[in-house]
Amino acid sequence: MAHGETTGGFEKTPGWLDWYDGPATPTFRLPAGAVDAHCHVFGPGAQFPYAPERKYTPCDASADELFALRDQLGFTSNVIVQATCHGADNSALVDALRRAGDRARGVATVRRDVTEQELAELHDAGVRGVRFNFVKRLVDRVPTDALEEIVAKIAPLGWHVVIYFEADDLPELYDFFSAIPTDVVVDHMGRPDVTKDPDGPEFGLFLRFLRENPNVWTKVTCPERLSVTGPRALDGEQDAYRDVVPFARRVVEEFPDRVLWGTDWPHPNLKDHMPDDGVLVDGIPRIAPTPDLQRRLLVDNPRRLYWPGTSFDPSASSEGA
Ligand SMILES: O=C(O)/C=C(\CC(=O)C(=O)O)C(=O)O
Repeated sequence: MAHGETTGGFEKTPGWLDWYDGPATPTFRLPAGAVDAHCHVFGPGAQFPYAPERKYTPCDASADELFALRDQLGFTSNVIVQATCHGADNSALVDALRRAGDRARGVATVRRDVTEQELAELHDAGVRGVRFNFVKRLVDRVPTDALEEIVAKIAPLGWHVVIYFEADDLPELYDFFSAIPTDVVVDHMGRPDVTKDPDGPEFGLFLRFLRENPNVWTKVTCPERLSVTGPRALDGEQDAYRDVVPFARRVVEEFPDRVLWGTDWPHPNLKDHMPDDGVLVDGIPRIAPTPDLQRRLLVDNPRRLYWPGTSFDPSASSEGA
């Protein structure tokens, strides 16, 4: 399949930026067992059609392309997150998980009428969480009673809930989120406005949310979405998205055991540029400055959440696909 193609008769959303082809091999060497804990697969549309209710149509981004990126960047494993363009049809995700063997886990989207049998099948494929999306440009809001029903169904499986929202919406959703009894993982630090002060009230509310709820984790991801000043992760830039660094570093240093990192490949809905994933990896030591913080962020935390009860053996290099 050609890079940037959309198969199955689908047409990419106008202005869609395709993922960066031929990323740099990172200068920063990832620790053994590192997990890319936020990435997606899209289609291919001809095999796994995009959902009728989607708000955007991406270019295809197949499991094989994701695994090639994983290997080139030096990750051992992936956590593949269902994106809204596939709605609650998790078949592309499940196919990718099955092909990755033990090297991937997944986060699915399900509806309130999901059956125990369907959840058991998702679990068997490697799904360990559900995603609730509150970003208005991506989804129509699902009523909270439906979400509560879903939580009641997934909790017995030991799954967690991934929540995606924008900082403006946290005050309204704070109590609902705080009442979720399972582990909760926030996408992209709750999308702070990084032109504001990391010590100010907006990010302060997010930090309070983490302090008050020891079951809440966060991904310190997507500087390319949040940054206003850049510079962009392109052309080997070693100090990219420097306006986002104080936010991510604050979280990593205060909550070192509840943070995850991921590429967000293939970077849906970016409008102005597409980062080089190798250069994104090079930004990790600026938010997790010590080897200890790096190991927790990239290995220990994602493995505790997604591969509980198993310990990663760095000498066994031929794990899975
Ligand atoms: O890749 C991401 O994390 C973010 C997305 C897409 C998304 O989450 C989805 O479609 O489900 C975004 O902000 O457009």
